[in-house]
Amino acid sequence: MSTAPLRVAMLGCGVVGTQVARLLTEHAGELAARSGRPLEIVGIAVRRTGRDRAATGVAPELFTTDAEELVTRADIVIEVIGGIEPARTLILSAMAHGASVVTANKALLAQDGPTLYAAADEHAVDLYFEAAVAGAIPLVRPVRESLAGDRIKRVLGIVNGTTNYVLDQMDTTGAGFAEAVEQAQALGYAEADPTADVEGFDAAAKAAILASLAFHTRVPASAVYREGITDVSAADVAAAREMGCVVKLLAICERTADPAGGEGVAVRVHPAMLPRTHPLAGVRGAFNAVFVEAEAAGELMFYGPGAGGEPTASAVLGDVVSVARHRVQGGRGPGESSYAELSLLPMGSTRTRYHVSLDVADRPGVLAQVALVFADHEVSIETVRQQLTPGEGDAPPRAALVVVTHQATDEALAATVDDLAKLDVVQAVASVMRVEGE
Ligand SMILES: NC(=O)c1ccc[n+]([C@@H]2O[C@H](COP(=O)([O-])OP(=O)(O)OC[C@H]3O[C@@H](n4cnc5c(N)ncnc54)[C@H](O)[C@@H]3O)[C@@H](O)[C@H]2O)c1
Ligand SMILES: N[C@@H](CCO)C(=O)O
Ligand code: NA
Repeated sequence: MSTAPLRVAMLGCGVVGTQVARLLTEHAGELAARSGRPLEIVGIAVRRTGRDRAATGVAPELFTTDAEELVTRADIVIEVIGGIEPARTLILSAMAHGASVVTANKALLAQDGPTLYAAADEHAVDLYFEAAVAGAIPLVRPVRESLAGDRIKRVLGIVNGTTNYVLDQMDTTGAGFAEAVEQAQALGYAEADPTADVEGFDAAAKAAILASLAFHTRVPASAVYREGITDVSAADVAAAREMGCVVKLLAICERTADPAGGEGVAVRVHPAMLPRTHPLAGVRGAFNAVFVEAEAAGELMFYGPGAGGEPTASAVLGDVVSVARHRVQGGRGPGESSYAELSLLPMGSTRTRYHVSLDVADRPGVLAQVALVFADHEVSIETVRQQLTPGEGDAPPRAALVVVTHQATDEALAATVDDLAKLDVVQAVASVMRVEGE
């Protein structure tokens, strides 16, 4: 058996890449022992050479701006550039030249995963991506391999650290959204442009990947219902607190009945109220946690650091050792599994509970009118609470009516809210938020 080193090429040397290179260098002996052959970095593609990259421990002459050439001479390519292009073209070229690929790129996998899987099959190489979902937390491998013999019913979790940090700050300090984002940026949790995180794109990409693996069905990011946290106000967080809840940005992937009597898949990312007693409510700061419910296994919970250079590098290196072992011993890791082809259900048919807060006039008959609108749409009310706030100056007192519903479809709830807004006695629909976790 050959003892020649396996050639490892890296694409990108940013937050994650720097730590991958450092750990590959510092732990070279152990990684060689675990892989069966030494792993030799043959090049790291960067946008600009000449910068101080001493933190990687990699010789300066190994940095190159010619990524296209680099991927033609490697056994393993690690892609940590991010984004769609040039990552996609480079991965496809690497595979065409016979390299197995390890990537952390959730955006690309969620948009074009099937193309990458097909190329991996065509060229008989591996495609591994543990770091793409929930950073260091082992989640892709458990869902793709450990639970391959079970039937997953639901995946529910917090898969974005930035938004969890922001919502946690809002809950613990009473800060508004903008203030909490500024704090997150100052501490390096949120990027200068936080759009991908706060608008839920990052979580939606991860949800798409998890749902595809869990339900053996292609779920592109475009099929994920997505609402970010930009409209979550300090008042929403306070209202949640009054109900004994916290607000979390949840990713929910469910196997449910489809209208034709078969099975479908519903995948959504949105802020939701969660009882403080729920295990996910205790996930603080930038941590991630994901529940997986499977028929035979029951409930499993995965918890840990979902981001950060070093934790994410841990997941990348685990994949590198796996694909290296295949190179040494033969065999391949799992390919795409999309045989189930379950239908992708629209958000309108999803059933959950809702917290609806209305500013209403304080006079006889208001509650009855409001209750009638819910009844008209067959949305059943679980609790109603009225709170009176004295008006300022000569203004009349304001009444806030807080309605929590039993489970209803999103469609029925949306129609209810539309009709509530048309009532004379309703001055404003102050907020609508889903309630999960029961
Ligand atoms: N940072 C995290 O916590 C984290 C966690 C999980 C997954 N990821 C994923 O890991 C990947 C990398 O993330 P990051 O945080 O290290 O990003 P980053 O922006 O710090 O690093 C990306 C690097 O790639 C370089 N780059 C861009 N285009 C290039 C090109 N054509 N050739 C060579 N280099 C190029 C950039 O200059 C940058 O240094 C992304 O897919 C991201 O989604 C990151
Ligand atoms: N931006 C992501 C980390 C990378 O997945 C987060 O905040 O969780
Ligand atoms: Na992971």
